[in-house]
Amino acid sequence: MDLFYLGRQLITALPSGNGTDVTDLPIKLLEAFVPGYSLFANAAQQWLGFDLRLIMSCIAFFFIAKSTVDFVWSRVYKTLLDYFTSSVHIDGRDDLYTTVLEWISATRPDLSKRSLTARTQYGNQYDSDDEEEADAYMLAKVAVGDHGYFNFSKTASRVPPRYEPDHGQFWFSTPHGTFQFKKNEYTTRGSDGLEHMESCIDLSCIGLTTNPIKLLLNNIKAWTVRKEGSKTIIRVPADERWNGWMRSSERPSRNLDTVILDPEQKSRILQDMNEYLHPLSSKWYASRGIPYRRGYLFSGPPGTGKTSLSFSLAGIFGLDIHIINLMDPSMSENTLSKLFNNLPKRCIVLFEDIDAAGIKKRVDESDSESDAKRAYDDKDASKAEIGKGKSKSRATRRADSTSPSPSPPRKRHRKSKTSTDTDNESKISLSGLLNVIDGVATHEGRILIMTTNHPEKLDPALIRAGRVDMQISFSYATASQIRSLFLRMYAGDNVPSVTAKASGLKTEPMVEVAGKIAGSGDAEPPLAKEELEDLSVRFAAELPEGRFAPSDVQGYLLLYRKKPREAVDKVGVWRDAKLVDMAEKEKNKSAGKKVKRT
Ligand SMILES: Nc1ncnc2c1ncn2[C@@H]1O[C@H](COP(=O)(O)OP(=O)(O)OP(=O)(O)O)[C@@H](O)[C@H]1O
Repeated sequence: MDLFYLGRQLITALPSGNGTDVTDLPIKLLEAFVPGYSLFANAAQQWLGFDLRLIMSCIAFFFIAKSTVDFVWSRVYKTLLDYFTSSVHIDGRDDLYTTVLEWISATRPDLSKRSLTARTQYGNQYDSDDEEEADAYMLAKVAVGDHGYFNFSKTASRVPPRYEPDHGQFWFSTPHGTFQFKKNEYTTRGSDGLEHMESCIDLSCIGLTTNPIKLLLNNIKAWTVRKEGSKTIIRVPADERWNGWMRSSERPSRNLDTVILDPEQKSRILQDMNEYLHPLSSKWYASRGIPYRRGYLFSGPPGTGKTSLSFSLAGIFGLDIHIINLMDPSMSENTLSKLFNNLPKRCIVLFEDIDAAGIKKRVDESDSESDAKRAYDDKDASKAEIGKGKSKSRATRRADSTSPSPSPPRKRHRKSKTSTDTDNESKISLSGLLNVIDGVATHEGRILIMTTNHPEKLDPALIRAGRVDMQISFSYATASQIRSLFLRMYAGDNVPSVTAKASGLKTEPMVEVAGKIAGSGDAEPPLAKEELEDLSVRFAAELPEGRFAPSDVQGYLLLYRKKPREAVDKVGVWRDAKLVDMAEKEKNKSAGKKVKRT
């Protein structure tokens, strides 16, 4: 821009004897900024009889006045906020951050914000505790696809997005006061050298104390607890940078009655945990110099209820479950230690299939180990291979697809034990794991649950008293467990026969489709209590004790979810086929072992 020209225009715009006055100022300025403006203004004046000067003067005045007011107000506002408000900062990585956003979007939909963040809500609107609502849903046929079966995407697409305030600020009032919500975004450079976008929330209130905000946050927490009342939260390690935990998913708390176990075992563990979690317990432990930690080992064949019991206990005691996959390639001793240090005060940490976690042996173990022990290690290594796949699928199964970028499976080559390459093992050594579990600097207050299919393969150091305080053995189903599983499946069945209710609906509900798959007809008429008891006894009598895992029995019963009589009638055929299959597998396994030995 020609500054000399602009200066000249300004000077000539000043009051002078040649008839120019200050009203010419904007015009002259405009001429300076928009060359040719005066030509345009003169033309408008000549042909339209329209004087642009006045309008331009008003607009210029308006903008100058507005900018001045904005500037002064922002200064005053900032000073007021600085001196007369109190605030609480909430980090974007804290659970509270999500909680506050959820609360705002759920309870303050009236907030007329012009900038919102939309989040997909996963789930199925059909998942409802309300029977009538579910029926209405069926009747409206919104959940049924063209083929006549339930169509999940039809229901999922009806779950509206959740809207949260985007960055920016606004005031809102609650019965506890008036608050300012402010969401900020900023970039930080992580240890990986990359820039990451972070966000945070600042809640402020008028006054010189943060008490109203604390009260508000307490209420928000209480709101979340009410909302999630009967849910168990599952957490998995967050991305490495944070060295903390992230919420992976939640599932309805499992009623302990649905885990069929020896009642004495159940009450033993319930009592033990209850005592441990008692508010006075930590003092009791401290006064006796005993570390305040508790460990449990659940052992038994696959599908016998180890994980189910862990989740059920978490639900009963209202604890979150923190799942650690020791076979995760990104899991190092350092990360594991950080994860333990970042555990909440009371929680359950779950190590699944600890025998298959490929834990390296302790460095202090001598080289002169017995051959038997070496053979054990070799077997262990091959188990690690299996366990890797197993724990991988488990991590995915348990922790839901929302977990952070799942690590790619590692390639593994079988090497002799003399090889220095320990690629086939977890990066965590036994001594490292022991240190994390009960080292001097280790977190107190947690409950550690380890599950295993092969307790005999565990290093005695890992399960010594103090690290594992109680062992619970799970076994293949006994006759009474089989009966209980049958009763659990059919007693108090509250899944309504939707076909009957939803007359006019051409399609069958999924429960009946399952029956069709099993080669049977429509749902059976309801059972009287006595008949149910009788069927359960007959069912249990058909199956040998200690041969089938409860998961097998449950899987079979699910095929006849609405047809208990048919389930009893056909169980003999299933049993024989299953036993033949098991014998076959056993034979192949022992043949494989013989080949290995030779
Ligand atoms: N004792 C049981 N009572 C009720 N249900 C059971 C029991 N055992 C297994 N199940 C059912 O079988 C399925 C698998 O159970 P779960 O995952 O708890 O077994 P697990 O012992 O942890 O198996 P794995 O060793 O393979 O992890 C679940 O759906 C569960 O409902």
